Amino acid sequence: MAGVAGRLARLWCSGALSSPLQVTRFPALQLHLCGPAMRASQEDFENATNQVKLLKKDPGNEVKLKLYALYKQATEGPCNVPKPGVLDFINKAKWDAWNALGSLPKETARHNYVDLVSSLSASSESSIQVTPAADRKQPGSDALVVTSQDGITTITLNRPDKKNALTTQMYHDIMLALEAASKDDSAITVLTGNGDYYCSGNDLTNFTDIPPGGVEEKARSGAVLLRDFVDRFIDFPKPLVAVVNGPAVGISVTILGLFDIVYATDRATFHTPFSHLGQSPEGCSSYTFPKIMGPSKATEMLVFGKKLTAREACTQGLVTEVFPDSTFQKEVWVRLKAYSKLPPNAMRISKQVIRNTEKEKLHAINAEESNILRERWLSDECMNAVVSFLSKKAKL
Ligand SMILES: CCCC/C=C/CC(=O)SCCNC(=O)CCNC(=O)[C@H](O)C(C)(C)COP(=O)(O)OP(=O)(O)OC[C@H]1O[C@@H](n2cnc3c(N)ncnc32)[C@H](O)[C@@H]1OP(=O)(O)O
Repeated sequence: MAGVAGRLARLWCSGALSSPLQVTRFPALQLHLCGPAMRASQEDFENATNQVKLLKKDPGNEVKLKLYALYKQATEGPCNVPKPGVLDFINKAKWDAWNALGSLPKETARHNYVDLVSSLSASSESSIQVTPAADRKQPGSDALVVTSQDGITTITLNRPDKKNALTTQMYHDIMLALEAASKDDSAITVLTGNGDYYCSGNDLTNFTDIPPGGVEEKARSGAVLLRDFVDRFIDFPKPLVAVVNGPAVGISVTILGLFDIVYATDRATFHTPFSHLGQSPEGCSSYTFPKIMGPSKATEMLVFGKKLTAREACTQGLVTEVFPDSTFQKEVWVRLKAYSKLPPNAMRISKQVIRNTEKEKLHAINAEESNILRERWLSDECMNAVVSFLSKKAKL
C-alpha cells in the first residue's frame, strides 16, 4: 500500500497530475459572481449573473472586464476605491474598466449588463434556461448552479470540461443545495448536468489531495463525506427527479436508486465500473439495484461493470422514461412544470408513504457501503487504477 501511495505522491510532485484544487472556469469573473443577493425587483439582473456561469465558451478578458465593470457599477455605483498599484496588473485592469464608466447610473449599468449577458448566452448555445428565485443563495463555487422557477428547484452540475466530475467541494455544495431545496417553496427538486455529460462520477483527482494524516486519514474522511452525502438523498422529503442529459458514471448512477423519477436522453449511458477501479458499490446500490432489476442484472452492472444504454436501463427499471435527445429538454421540462403544479403537500406525503418504510434500512446500508469503500480506497487495486487514470494511461 505504502508503495502505491508513494507512487501517487511522486507522480503528484512531478507535476504529471492536474491540480487537486477546484478549477474555476472564468477566474476573472469571481468577484462579481460572488456579489450580494439581489432583491426581487432585480430578477433579470440576477438571472444574468447566473447565466454567465453557464456560458460554454470563455468570453475573453475584454468582455470579462466589461462584465466586471458593469456589475460593480450596477451594484455599488461609480468607482470610488483607491487605484491599485501599477504592478497589481489584474486589479488595476479591473479598476480601470470600472472607473471608465464614470457616473453611469446604476439602472443603466444593470440594463447594459443584462444585454451583454444575453448576447453572450445566445452565441454560446447554452441549452439550460435559468431563472433563480430572487433570494436564493448560490453555493460556494461555479461548479454547481442552483435555480428556482415554476415550482422547481434545479441543481445543475456545471463542470462540462471535466464531464461534471464531482469534486469534494461539489459534494458539500450539493448537500447544502439539497438542504435549502428541502425547505424552499418549490414542489419538485431536479438534479441535472450542463454539457454533454450528466456526470462522470467521483473526480479522481480528489484522491491526490492527501492530508497530513496520510492516505488512511484521506480514506476515513472520504467515507464520512460519502455517508453524509448519500444520507441527504435518502432523507430528501420532496419528489427528487434526475434529468440525465448524457452519460452517467459511478456515484451519479448508484444514487439514482434513491431518486423518485429518472428521465434520460437516449444518448445517456449508465456505467458503474467499480471492479475496474478496485472499488465497491455505494449510494445504497448494493440494495436498490438488486431490488430494482434483480440480483443478476445488478451483478452485471455493479460487479462486472456492464455499461447500460438508456433503453436498457429503462427496461431494467433504473430509468423511468427515455426521450429522443433532440426533444429531451423540451419534453422533460414541460412534463415537470405540469407536475410541479400539483399540491406540494400531497406529493411530499405520498413520497413519504412510498419511501419511509425503507429509510432505516437504507441508512444502515449506506454506513456499511461507506466503511467497505474506506478499505477499498486503501487497496493496491484502487490506487493503481487511480494512478493509471491520472497519468492518462487509462480511461473507462
Ligand atoms: C465522497 C467520495 C465518493 C466516491 C465514490 C465514487 C465512485 C465513483 O464515482 S467511481 C467513478 C469514477 N469515474 C471515473 O472513473 C471516470 C473517469 N473518466 C473517464 O474514464 C473518461 O474521462 C470519460 C469516459 C468519463 C470521458 O472520456 P472522454 O469523452 O474521452 O473525455 P476525457 O477523458 O477527455 O474527459 C475530459 C476531461 O475531464 C476529465 N475527467 C473526466 N472524468 C473525470 C473524473 N471522474 N475525474 C477526474 N477527471 C475527469 C478528464 O481527465 C479530462 O480532463 P483533461 O485531460 O484535463 O481535459
